[in-house]
Amino acid sequence: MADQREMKEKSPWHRPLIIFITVLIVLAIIALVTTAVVQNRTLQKYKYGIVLDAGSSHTAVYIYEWPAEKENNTGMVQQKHTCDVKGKGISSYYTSVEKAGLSLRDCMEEAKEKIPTWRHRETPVYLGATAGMRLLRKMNETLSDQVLSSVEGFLQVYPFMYQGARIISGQEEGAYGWITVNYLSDNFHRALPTIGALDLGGASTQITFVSRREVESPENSIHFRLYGNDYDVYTHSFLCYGKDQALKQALAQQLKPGDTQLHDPCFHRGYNQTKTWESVTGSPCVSAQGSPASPPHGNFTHLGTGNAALCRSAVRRLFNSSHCQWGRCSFNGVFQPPVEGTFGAFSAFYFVMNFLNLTSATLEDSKEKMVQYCSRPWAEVKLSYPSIKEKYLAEYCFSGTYILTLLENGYNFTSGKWSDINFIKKIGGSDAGWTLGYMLNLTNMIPAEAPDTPPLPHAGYVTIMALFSLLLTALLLLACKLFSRPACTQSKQII
Ligand SMILES: Nc1nc2c(ncn2[C@@H]2O[C@H](COP(=O)(O)OP(=O)(O)OP(=O)(O)O)[C@@H](O)[C@H]2O)c(=O)[nH]1
Ligand SMILES: [Ca+2]
Repeated sequence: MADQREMKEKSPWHRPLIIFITVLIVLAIIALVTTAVVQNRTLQKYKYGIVLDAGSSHTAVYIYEWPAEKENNTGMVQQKHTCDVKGKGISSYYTSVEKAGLSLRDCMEEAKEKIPTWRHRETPVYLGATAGMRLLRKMNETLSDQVLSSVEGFLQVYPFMYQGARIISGQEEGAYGWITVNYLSDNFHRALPTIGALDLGGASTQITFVSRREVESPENSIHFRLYGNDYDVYTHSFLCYGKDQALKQALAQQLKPGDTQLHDPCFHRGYNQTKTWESVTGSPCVSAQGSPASPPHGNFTHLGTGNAALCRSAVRRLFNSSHCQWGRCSFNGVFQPPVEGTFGAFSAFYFVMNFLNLTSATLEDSKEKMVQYCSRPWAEVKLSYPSIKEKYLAEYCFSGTYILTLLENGYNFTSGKWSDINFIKKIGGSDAGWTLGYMLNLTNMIPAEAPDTPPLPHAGYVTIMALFSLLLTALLLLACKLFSRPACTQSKQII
């Protein structure tokens, strides 16, 4: 009986204080777990943004997403989905402008499905048109306005927050591409050296990088203050030097008035296609260079001869180095400081170099491989790559030669600097291109000053608070046990 009473006295569960503390511990743990769960649930709430890249060759719709709570944190915006609009770029609809807007339907319907309905109203939509529309505007401003109105009218019908459709300038295109690749590489936030951006489209090409030297021409200079750091950026966009327009220039240069045949070293031996004069001379990039006198509706036969050395000479003639009013120029009298740092080369730079297996080759190896590739007969090339679109396949000899010449003779990437160029398509799941930078800028998601950040990341904060709470509770229990011993002994003595 006495033993039983003693056990009862020793058992802590009979002491109201200890029961009270135990209840408190359980409540504290429940509170901690609930807080962590609630916190995580808010983090899963995403916001969305849509950017339409209305390029010269085609339009692509990009959907971006980011955690609603972390808008200004760097690296938070990611590409959720892309959709390639069927058909050609919006500038090709100048003969039936109403079809320009309609062409976007499938991809915009897809966007409606991908983004939760309750977020539609607050999801911004931007359309940026590039070199194809710049060229159309040059030829006929009324038509380019009509094409823009057509896409605007169509996009406004959607439940998203329409933010405008416009032709972006070449400087913007270069600068936003540079912002994209550096944002995705987390270079701004960590104040790391930035990477330059090389973009090769169908109608224009952009080069953008930070230069320590003075940018002599104001139109090539942009200043950014991002996350508390200053960047002096050099950028230039060469209209008519995208790979489709460069090809037209090269053809026009080789065609002589009255020619019915063109023997082209940039196409494979055995290649034989009838083309219209109009497809070459109709481009403002060609008429501007003084188009060869031609029958307006005539045809010519485009025959390949597959000779890389002759192709290189023909392509080199597209770059004019005869005049430069600045300290140094790239080509056509455009100022450019010497290339500096590493570069990300994307869009057609990547498509072409990746196909030709040249993304990791040296400049010398690349030239050698082009000699071999261009000399392959067209019939053999077609047999070797049956799944590749014939238009792309036919042009790789020209495109590869054009890229090597543009980079080496145009921008002056010498053999020693060649390995500084990384041919890339994506960085961490998001495409390299101007669209992400455009949206980040227009939504003010990159602050000029570094936001005040708590010393600990959120997960670390929760973990440390939980650990200390448990430690404190354990200490309290220990203290209670220690201090309660004499009391227990005393009570025994009284009995
Ligand atoms: N080989 C190959 N070429 C491609 C592919 N996708 C696009 N191209 C071509 O690569 C070139 C550049 O494509 P984009 O970067 O989409 O050009 P764009 O944005 O329409 O043109 P810009 O308005 O000048 O920027 C064009 O000549 C396209 O026809 C591909 O998957 N493979
Ligand atoms: Ca483009």
